Amino acid sequence: MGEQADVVVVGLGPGGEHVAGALAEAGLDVVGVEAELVGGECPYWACVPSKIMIRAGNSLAEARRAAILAGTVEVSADWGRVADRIREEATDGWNDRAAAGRLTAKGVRLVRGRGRLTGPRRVAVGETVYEARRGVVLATGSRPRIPAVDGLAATPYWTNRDVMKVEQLPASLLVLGGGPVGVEIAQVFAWFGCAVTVIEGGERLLSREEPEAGELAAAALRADGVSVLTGVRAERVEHDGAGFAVWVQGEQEPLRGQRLLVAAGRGVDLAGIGVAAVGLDPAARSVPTDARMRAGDGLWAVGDITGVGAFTHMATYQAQIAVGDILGRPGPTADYRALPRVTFTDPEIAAVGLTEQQAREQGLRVRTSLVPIDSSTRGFIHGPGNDGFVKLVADVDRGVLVGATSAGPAGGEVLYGLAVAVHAQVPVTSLQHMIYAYPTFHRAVLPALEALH
Ligand SMILES: Cc1cc2nc3c(=O)[nH]c(=O)nc-3n(C[C@H](O)[C@H](O)[C@H](O)COP(=O)(O)OP(=O)(O)OC[C@H]3O[C@@H](n4cnc5c(N)ncnc54)[C@H](O)[C@@H]3O)c2cc1C
Ligand SMILES: NC(=O)c1ccc[n+]([C@@H]2O[C@H](COP(=O)([O-])OP(=O)(O)OC[C@H]3O[C@@H](n4cnc5c(N)ncnc54)[C@H](O)[C@@H]3O)[C@@H](O)[C@H]2O)c1
Repeated sequence: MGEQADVVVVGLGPGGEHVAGALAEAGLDVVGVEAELVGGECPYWACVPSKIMIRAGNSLAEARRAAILAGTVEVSADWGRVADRIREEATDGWNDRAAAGRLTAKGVRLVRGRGRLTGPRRVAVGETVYEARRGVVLATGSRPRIPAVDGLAATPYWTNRDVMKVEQLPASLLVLGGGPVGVEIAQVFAWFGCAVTVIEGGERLLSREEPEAGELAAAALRADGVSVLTGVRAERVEHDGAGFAVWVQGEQEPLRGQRLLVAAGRGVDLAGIGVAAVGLDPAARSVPTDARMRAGDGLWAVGDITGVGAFTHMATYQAQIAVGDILGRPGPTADYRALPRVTFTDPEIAAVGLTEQQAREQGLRVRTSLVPIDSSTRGFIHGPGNDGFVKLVADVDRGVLVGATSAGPAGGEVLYGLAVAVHAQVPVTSLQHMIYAYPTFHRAVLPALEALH
């Protein structure tokens, strides 16, 4: 059986949903293929439910600080409120009728099923083959990477899929991996009274960020009662029906927990989507694209599958560029110099552009500065919860910032100005002569700029 379309979009997470909707609104005949829920990982099992948990946890953390700043506060944490909000308000019970309705209202032909490339501009879903006159957009996202730890595969471990559906918190949780998923969940579960241990194989948490960011995250988690183990790799896992035992290198006694969350990174299944049929390597870790998101003749890729930063804002940014290219509209091509990242721990740890090490590895002449938030007026006023810093990475020869980290209360919001500076290559001298409102958290950027000299 064969059908025709202008464009077939495979996978309708944030990237594919944006491409399909925009192309249909521009008048193209678009088939959107989705194997699970329209919206993908972000609204159902990732960004949105995790940030709902964190919002609830933040209110608990602040209530505890109110006891120092304002008087007696009595709060008894109730995870049921969080689970209800995720189920009822955020995910509609993990039902995508609203998102699917929005997409079909734009004119997208929604096809439920698993798409597979069978040749250039051709996608099979079950028995039906769709011929795409203009081409195919791959937006199939990523899935949890399960490390090859002895015994792990046979145990009922959790991934982000399970953790977002938790109705009752376990008494204890082992977290394998100290990246953004691991640290965000570890902290919020600890706030609600769960005994959490993070096992990170690398030297520090949040290894893609500045070393100071990883150290800050570890200190914050420890202060909230999380046991943080770094430089420790899991070697063997067992489950005895009641709980997990994880043996780590060099230790006789295992770590124990009622549940185990695997948060060890993401991977893609290129063989499963049939990329060999269009001449791509099915064993590769991503689908490489050019700056217009082209992955081949009549083939585009957007989102996690491209391997350049697994974030929803990256998927939708790339989607905009792919849409422009498919419609033949002139416009800027993909530029990842000012990619922002925010890990929503307390304190929030946000960064843009290059770390100091990355800048040095690129051969830049680098100057850096670091200013603690508690040395600023606003940090002092804030009191408890004022941990954090602003770190700047400047390219001395061009006189611009190439990277920055803003960690602290509202660190993700403070990042915005720094992201503009890196993106637009605003001269450091110009940033130094701006007016910074007093007493804000972002005003800590000013002494950091001055310390660059
Ligand atoms: C716990 C967690 C928290 C996160 N928090 C944040 C955050 O706060 N901010 C942020 O920016 N990012 C966050 N992320 C990352 C973010 O979720 C992803 O970067 C984003 O969802 C990627 O979008 P995507 O369109 O590439 O793919 P996905 O969201 O993975 O969607 C891909 C879709 O393709 C479908 N699909 C796959 N294969 C096929 C096939 N063969 N045929 C048809 N359909 C298929 C899938 O069912 C899925 O619906 C988080 C991730 C996790 C795991
Ligand atoms: N706030 C956000 O924007 C946000 C939140 C969550 C996730 N994300 C996205 O999702 C992606 C995936 O997140 P993640 O935390 O799963 O992955 P990650 O790759 O960032 O971190 C995984 C960590 O697990 C460790 N690890 C791997 N195998 C191990 C083992 N056997 N023993 C001990 N440690 C091991 C790694 O050293 C690494 O530090 C992120 O890169 C990010 O792009 C974003």
